[in-house]
Amino acid sequence: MSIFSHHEYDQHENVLFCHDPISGLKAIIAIHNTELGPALGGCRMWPYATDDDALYDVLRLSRGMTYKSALAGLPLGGGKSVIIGDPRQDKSPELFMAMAEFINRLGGRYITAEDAGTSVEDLKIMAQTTDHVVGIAPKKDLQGNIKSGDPSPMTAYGIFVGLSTSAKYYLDRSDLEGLRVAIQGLGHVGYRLAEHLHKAGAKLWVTDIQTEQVERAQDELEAIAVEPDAIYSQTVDVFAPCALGAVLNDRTIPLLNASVIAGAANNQLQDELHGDKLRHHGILYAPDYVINAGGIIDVAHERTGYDPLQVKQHVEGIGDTLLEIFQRADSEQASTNRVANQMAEERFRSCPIKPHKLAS
Ligand SMILES: NC(=O)C1=CN([C@@H]2O[C@H](COP(=O)(O)OP(=O)(O)OC[C@H]3O[C@@H](n4cnc5c(N)ncnc54)[C@H](O)[C@@H]3O)[C@@H](O)[C@H]2O)C=CC1
Ligand SMILES: O=C(O)CCC(=O)C(=O)O
Repeated sequence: MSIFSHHEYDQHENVLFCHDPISGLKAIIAIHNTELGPALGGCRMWPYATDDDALYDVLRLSRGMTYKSALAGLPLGGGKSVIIGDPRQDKSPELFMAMAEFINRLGGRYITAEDAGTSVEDLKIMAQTTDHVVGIAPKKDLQGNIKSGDPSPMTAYGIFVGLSTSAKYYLDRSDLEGLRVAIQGLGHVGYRLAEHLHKAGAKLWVTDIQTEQVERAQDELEAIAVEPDAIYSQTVDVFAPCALGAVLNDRTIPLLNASVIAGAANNQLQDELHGDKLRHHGILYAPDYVINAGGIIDVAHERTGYDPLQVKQHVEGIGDTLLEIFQRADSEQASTNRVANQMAEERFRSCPIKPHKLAS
């Protein structure tokens, strides 16, 4: 395993390998860039086949957070962590407390939150050991009801806003009535997105590797269930990847029968080149880290005083950012991912890493 010459290294500031033999914790924390602020990003738990797979994932995820926070206008840098393990059987309080100890050692340079495979309950266990956790504090919604600190509802709302903007821009749709959407992954975000879409009159095709959620969507949302690998080839208007990354690749792009890609998953493109391929296929891609910024916006507001109306308005700004990217991509004849990257880099690379930051 190499780090400095790793294909995904991209000048990461820190990569911390964490091992606690007592709890069995094996984890990696990656801090990509703290130019705009401390690195905030969720903690994923996944049964990676190899340590290399875990490293590849965490480097890509943490880099994505730098770009996400920059384009969402947040004073935050990018970082992420992964725990190597099966979330269905390897969780224990000791494991999460050990993870929290490692987060403490970074002295606030990395702040964690929920991601695929972890839940608010897991984060609450970490919060017994470290202050550097967000997304767990109860907060009020617009009706004054106290809700859990889970950022997923705001992520799902942001995807809904961004998907609506994309459908308006590319398909000339003023509403979502009858819009055909295929959703891959019905977890914390995917299921809530499905609920928003159903309420707006969209027709849903859904898949998950866990069948309970698929059955629930069939019962509650009149969704049509499809096998995991069949989701790519459904004839729909929008494909919404809401599971894991690298699902837009050489194998899947030729299978797609959708006009728009708008979903929650981080790192949907296996490579930047796949964004170009989507463009050549006439498919509009809503860059993942732009459309899925609702969660980071939600937890970032928690740090400075949570006003539900302000959060909602900030999340709705995702639509305006996407519109700017789509228009710039069209006028520059460029793919949307490359335009988004350029816009984000203009923000966080405005000044090089300052020497005092490395010393602190
Ligand atoms: N939770 C949040 O607020 C945010 C989540 N994201 C990203 O959105 C994605 C989903 O996150 P969550 O909903 O929180 O995770 P989750 O773990 O609750 O849900 C993921 C779902 O995808 C399913 N899945 C995994 N592999 C699959 C496959 N090959 N085919 C079909 N389904 C599959 C899982 O069974 C699970 O139900 C992740 O990529 C995450 O990084 C991004 C921004 C914020
Ligand atoms: O939504 C969260 O849990 C925090 C932000 C994050 O990790 C993400 O946007 O991927």
